[in-house]
Parts: sequence; structure tokens; C-alpha cells
Amino acid sequence: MTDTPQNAKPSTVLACRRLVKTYRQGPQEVRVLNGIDLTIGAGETVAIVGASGAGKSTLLNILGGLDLPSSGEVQLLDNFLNELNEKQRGTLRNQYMGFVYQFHHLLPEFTALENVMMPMLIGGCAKPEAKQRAQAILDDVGLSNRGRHKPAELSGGERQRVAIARALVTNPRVVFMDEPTGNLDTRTAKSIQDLMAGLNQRLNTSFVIVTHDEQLASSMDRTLFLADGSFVPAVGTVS
Ligand SMILES: Nc1ncnc2c1ncn2[C@@H]1O[C@H](COP(=O)(O)OP(=O)(O)OP(=O)(O)O)[C@@H](O)[C@H]1O
Repeated sequence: MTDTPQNAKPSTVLACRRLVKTYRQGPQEVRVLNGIDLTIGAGETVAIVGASGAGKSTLLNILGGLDLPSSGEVQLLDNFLNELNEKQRGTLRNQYMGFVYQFHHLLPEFTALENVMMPMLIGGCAKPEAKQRAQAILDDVGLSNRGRHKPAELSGGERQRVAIARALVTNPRVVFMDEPTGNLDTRTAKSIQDLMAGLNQRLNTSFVIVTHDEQLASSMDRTLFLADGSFVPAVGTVS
């Protein structure tokens, strides 16, 4: 019993125990995650790396409550995600988590400012306050003058920064990022890395990121290597 998330340290934001995920591919059952244990502390930054198909995105989606494991449990603060229904998981995501994907998933018919306001409005924030906070975080990501542009009128790097602003506007406890710098040039990638570091210091935000960007991975507190559905030691592991 001592190794269960109930006994996790108070500063633990996110923990998972014995996570297993299997997919059915035709007649075959494929086990993508093979009993993953992980604990993320408040303000901790973790990179998950591994070969294509290793299960990184699957793990991220389960940790973020976007997908359910075949077995095992995920705990976010005092909440066990597998005990909640989809609506309750949605509320928790909105309250405590932020998500950034390589393909940013911005809503094309809304402006950058409106996209960033969206999670706050969904969370019940009044419009004037949502607008003020969205504008402030757009300033933080260097997009002060782009608020009125729609996604199609922005560059790839600008869209990615809007997606990051949208993920951070609610001051989430943990931010999940899947290849956040994947389609960005080196300079923009570095500015995103600096932005993450600033938020981490200022707000103690935890980050769990999947990345092939070695520079970004090496700036995290820990790098975890995923292979064959388990974390494996690797040369150069920071933790
Ligand atoms: N919905 C699904 N149904 C069946 N198999 C799936 C499904 N989603 C993922 N898989 C399989 O699970 C494995 C892990 O996929 P995942 O996307 O998590 O890998 P990844 O490590 O993120 O890869 P990449 O670096 O290429 O994005 C792959 O073999 C993939 O084909």
C-alpha cells in the first residue's frame, strides 16, 4: 500500500501507477504501455523521449485524461481520473491542466485573442476579465499586435505561440506538450523554451513534454526514455 498515489507527497501534482494500454489492431492485441509508474512534483519539468511508436503520445493523452488506460490509475492532485466521468475529467482538465499539440488545434473562425479567452470562458470567467488576461498572456508570448488575427493570418510559429498562450492562460498546475517546438525554427523554439522556463519559475507550473528536440529536453529537470512500453535507463539520462 505504501507505493500508492494516496501516499504521494503533498507536492505531487500528477502520479500514475501500473499504467497499461493495449490497442486491438485487427486480430492482434498490441500492448503499447506496459505498467508505467511516474510521479511529477509541483514545478517539476519532465521530458519524455523515445523512438517513433514507443507510446509517448499515448502516455501523454492518458496522463492528461484525454484517454483512459486499459488498467492502472492516474491521480491529479486528490483526484483519481478513472473514477470520474468524461464531464468531470473535462472540468479538471479545464481547471488544472493545459495542452499544447504540434498541430495546435486553434479554432479557425475565432481570432487569436478569442482562442486564448476560450478556456477561461468555458471555466466560467467573466468576459472582460478573460479578455484582459488573454491579452496579457499574448503580450508574454510576444504577440501583442496579433490578437485580432485569425489563425490562417498567422505564421506557424505565431499559431504555436497562440496555442501555448491558450494552454497557459488559466495558470494550470501542469502543462502537457506534444512536440511543442516540432515545426518551429530554432529561434522561435528557443523563445518558447524561455517562456516555459519563465512560467515554471514564476508560477511553479509543472511541464510534461514529449519532444525530439534535444535542446528542449536537456532544459527539463528530468528526461525519461520510453521503449517497448516501459521507461528504460539510457546514456545521458538526467534523472
Ligand atoms: N487508436 C489506436 N488504435 C490502435 N493502435 C494505436 C492507436 N493509437 C496509437 N496506436 C499504436 O500505439 C503505438 C504508440 O503510438 P504513439 O502515438 O503513442 O507513439 P509515439 O511514441 O507518440 O510515436 P511518434 O513519436 O511517432 O509520435 C503505435 O504503434 C501506434 O500505431
